[in-house]
Amino acid sequence: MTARELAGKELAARIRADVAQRAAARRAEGRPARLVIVTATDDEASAWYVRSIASAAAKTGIDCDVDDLGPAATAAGIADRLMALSGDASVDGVMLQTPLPPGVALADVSGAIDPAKDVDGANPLSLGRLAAGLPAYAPATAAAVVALLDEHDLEAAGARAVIVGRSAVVGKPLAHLLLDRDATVTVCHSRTRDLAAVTSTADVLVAAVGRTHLITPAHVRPGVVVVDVGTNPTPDGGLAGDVDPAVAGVAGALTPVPGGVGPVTTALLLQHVLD
Ligand SMILES: NC(=O)C1=CN([C@@H]2O[C@H](COP(=O)(O)OP(=O)(O)OC[C@H]3O[C@@H](n4cnc5c(N)ncnc54)[C@H](OP(=O)(O)O)[C@@H]3O)[C@@H](O)[C@H]2O)C=CC1
Ligand SMILES: Nc1nc(=O)c2c([nH]1)NC[C@@H]1CN(c3ccc(C(=O)N[C@@H](CCC(=O)O)C(=O)O)cc3)C=[N+]21
Repeated sequence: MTARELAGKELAARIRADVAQRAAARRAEGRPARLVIVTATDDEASAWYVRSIASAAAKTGIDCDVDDLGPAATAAGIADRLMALSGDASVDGVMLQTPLPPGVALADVSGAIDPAKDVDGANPLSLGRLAAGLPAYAPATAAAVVALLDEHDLEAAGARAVIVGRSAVVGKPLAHLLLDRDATVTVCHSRTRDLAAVTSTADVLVAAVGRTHLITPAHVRPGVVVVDVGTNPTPDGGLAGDVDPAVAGVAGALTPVPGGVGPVTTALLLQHVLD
């Protein structure tokens, strides 16, 4: 069996077309949409994402600035910058890249992002509202996973969903989004005992770990829908997912890396800026 490929590029293109229309209207009003990305890391996956946002923003007519504080930035320095951008009337969206410098936790600084400009759902208030079922910006990656399932007519209701990874950027918010879709949700992490036994129960398996090819055929049951969020830089300058390509021989459907979750994430982030 070869898994059906759950591509994200067409969906991403459709989202970007809608964004471009709305961005043009804003520009015609003389107040172009503007996103500022704050980064404080040398992480390569983050650099990939920042380049991909900047290029998609340019193509869709959103002004995008990157505010690089460097990997030695402090929590106070990062929070001050987020607060200043939150108070800047020319800025529609503020996003803070992870990872952060050693010793700085996302929750220590993300409260400084105005929830109204929190386009990547980082403020604990945004995550809390999501958990409570109130309107909030979901982190673009978590939203992208659900959008990809919808795009390919894959039903979450009643399904056993297993998420590997519990970060505030992917695993935790995604658990809430899938619960809202009536999935039965299990979240795994580095302390999970016998990971393969848990992941083998999944109808829908989401890998958001950041370890190349961690999920092997031994982790999945035949026919499972696998969403690979991982974007791990390879020595030759490419990107590898968290899912071993051999899983395609067992799974019923699988997202490619690149070309799966990534482009949809970028498109939804820009959509949040216009929203
Ligand atoms: N395609 C896209 O749009 C996006 C891709 N990414 C990519 O997704 C990956 C994950 O990102 P992010 O959530 O930010 O990463 P984090 O490093 O913040 O979180 C990783 C999670 O994986 C868990 N984990 C680590 N090792 C294992 C293991 N051996 N078995 C089970 N669980 C493990 C950690 O557990 P613990 O909590 O116990 O430490 C943690 O919960 C990265 O490759 C990142 O680049 C991220 C966002 C968007
Ligand atoms: N606060 C925060 N939110 C994030 O969502 C976040 C983050 N920090 N830190 C870094 C990781 C990594 N990440 C990627 C998203 C898209 C691609 C992407 O679009 N990849 C393309 C390939 C790249 C390209 O072709 O430009 C693809 O998969 O097809 C990659 C990586 C988001 N992250």
